[in-house]
Amino acid sequence: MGLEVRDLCVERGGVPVLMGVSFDLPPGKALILRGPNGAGKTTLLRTLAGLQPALSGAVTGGEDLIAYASHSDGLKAMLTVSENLAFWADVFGQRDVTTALHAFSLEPLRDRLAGTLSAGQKRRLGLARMLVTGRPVWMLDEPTVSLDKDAVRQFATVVAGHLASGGSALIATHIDLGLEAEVLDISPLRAQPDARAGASDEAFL
Ligand SMILES: Nc1ncnc2c1ncn2[C@@H]1O[C@H](COP(=O)(O)OP(=O)(O)OP(=O)(O)O)[C@@H](O)[C@H]1O
Repeated sequence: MGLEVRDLCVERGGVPVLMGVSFDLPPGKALILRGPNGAGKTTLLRTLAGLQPALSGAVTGGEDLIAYASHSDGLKAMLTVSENLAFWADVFGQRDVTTALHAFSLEPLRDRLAGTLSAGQKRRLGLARMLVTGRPVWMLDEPTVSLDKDAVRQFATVVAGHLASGGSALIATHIDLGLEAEVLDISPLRAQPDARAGASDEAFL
């Protein structure tokens, strides 16, 4: 069984952002989330990952199965690369960090404090974190930001391996990862701004 999303309405700051989001994400499949800046990709991923409630609709098959990589890498600056991975492995009841270190060529950096890494190195570590969660459904928000070409290829290889082992992935990205994946364009699902509530941008004011 995979993730099933039906007629989901998601919000930011109390203002609807997307309405009528429906899709299936079966095991072994990737879905690429597309839409212009501000369309609601992050909001949708955060909602599916359980970081914020939906306004309405149904999500089934995601309970405790989702691992989410946000824009921020979620690293502990004062822990080393290995210690960061060990920390997250422990949180998810896993042990092995060597596979994750290897997948993103992090072995030479294993004893470096995460806070001293470059932006691309931090991103590689943040993505390696997904491999120590043991969770099958990956949600990735702009995963390739700061990655060089080799690291993008490395990331695509890791995702392909994850899919081949029965995992699935929902990926918000503006670039072509070379993965065989369907595309979900959320542009037409943008909620109409409520004249009384204002546009979602105004929720900042
Ligand atoms: N913390 C917040 N409070 C209120 N509104 C927000 C907040 N964060 C984002 N928004 C608004 O919600 C809408 C959807 O934003 P979201 O970040 O989900 O878009 P996105 O598709 O991920 O954009 P991008 O491609 O720029 O990352 C936008 O109008 C945005 O301005």
